[in-house]
Amino acid sequence: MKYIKDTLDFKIEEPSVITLGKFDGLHTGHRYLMDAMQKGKEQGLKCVIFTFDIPPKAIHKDAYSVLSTNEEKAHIFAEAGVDYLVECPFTDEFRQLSPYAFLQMLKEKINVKMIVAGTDFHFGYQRSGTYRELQQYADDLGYEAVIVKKKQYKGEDISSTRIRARIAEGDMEEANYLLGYSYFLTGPVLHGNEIGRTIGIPTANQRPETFKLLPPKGVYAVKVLAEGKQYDGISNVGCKPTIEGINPMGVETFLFDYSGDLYGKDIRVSFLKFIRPEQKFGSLAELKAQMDRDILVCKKYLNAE
Ligand SMILES: Cc1cc2nc3c(=O)[nH]c(=O)nc-3n(C[C@H](O)[C@H](O)[C@H](O)COP(=O)(O)O)c2cc1C
Ligand SMILES: Nc1ncnc2c1ncn2[C@@H]1O[C@H](COP(=O)(O)OP(=O)(O)O)[C@@H](O)[C@H]1O
Repeated sequence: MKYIKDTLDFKIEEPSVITLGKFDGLHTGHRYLMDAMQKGKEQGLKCVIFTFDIPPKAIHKDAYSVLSTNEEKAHIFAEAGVDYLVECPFTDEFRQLSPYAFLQMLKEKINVKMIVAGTDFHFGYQRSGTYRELQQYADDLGYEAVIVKKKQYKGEDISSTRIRARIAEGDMEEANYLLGYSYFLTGPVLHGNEIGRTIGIPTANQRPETFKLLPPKGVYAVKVLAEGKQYDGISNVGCKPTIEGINPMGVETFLFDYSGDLYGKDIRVSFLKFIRPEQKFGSLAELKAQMDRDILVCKKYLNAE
């Protein structure tokens, strides 16, 4: 997959099928669109995702935490068979374009033959363009418009917002069902306090970006992709209040059946089930005793899966 980012100066000459949007999480609803894209691909078109760069939370007060960071998205899209991921800076120039001008601009940059969109798709100045305009301009601009209905679960649309709400509640089972895969965090392993090894439970520490949505503070049964292999494991999400000092929010994972050095390496931690909330213990010994019990609960859950 080619990843075009941070520039408006690009051209895709190959005939393409394109879809546009944020695609936060690339959930099962988005996969409907991907299936329609696949049809274009079978006709020999390149598969292009056009997305805007995520605005950092600090700048936009109404911005929310995201299911997938730009880097995580790149992996998810590559796995889904996307040929080009265009991540465009959301400039004023873009904001001002009328729906028609927006599509013209797309045609200039990408050899668009087919556009796939959901019924709730909006584009152009103040989101004034809808799937109807997309259909209306199709002949004029020389593309086929493929409109896909929203997928539902329990009578309601599947959406990134709905999935974010489930994760914020710690309901990983429903979130993962709606996503179509287990919610994950990817990032490098950092150095911690080196206490883990002294109690026989070393933990690979990650510090996610502040705008990455995390499930509630607590202990989770997880699967880990590390050094190209899959491991079962257990994670704590939080600030480890038992340990003196101010600890930043992080994710610490003990991989079962692993020994080695993960410092500096990227690992993918997928959250399967909430086990218990994070607690402040009176001593490290009490914490260690609880962690041993957590590991038993976690292994039982993962082995039964
Ligand atoms: C299964 C598990 C459960 C944990 N639960 C808690 C907890 O309830 N409270 C807490 O303060 N820290 C908790 N932690 C974090 C530990 O305090 C941390 O892993 C330990 O201090 C080692 O940290 P280090 O990697 O910086 O050496 C937990 C860690 C794991 C792996
Ligand atoms: N089974 C394992 N699970 C997690 N980390 C492990 C494991 N075995 C070895 N390690 C290594 O040990 C480190 C964690 O040890 P720990 O004493 O908790 O140190 P730190 O406080 O720096 O995280 C990890 O970053 C990783 O490199």
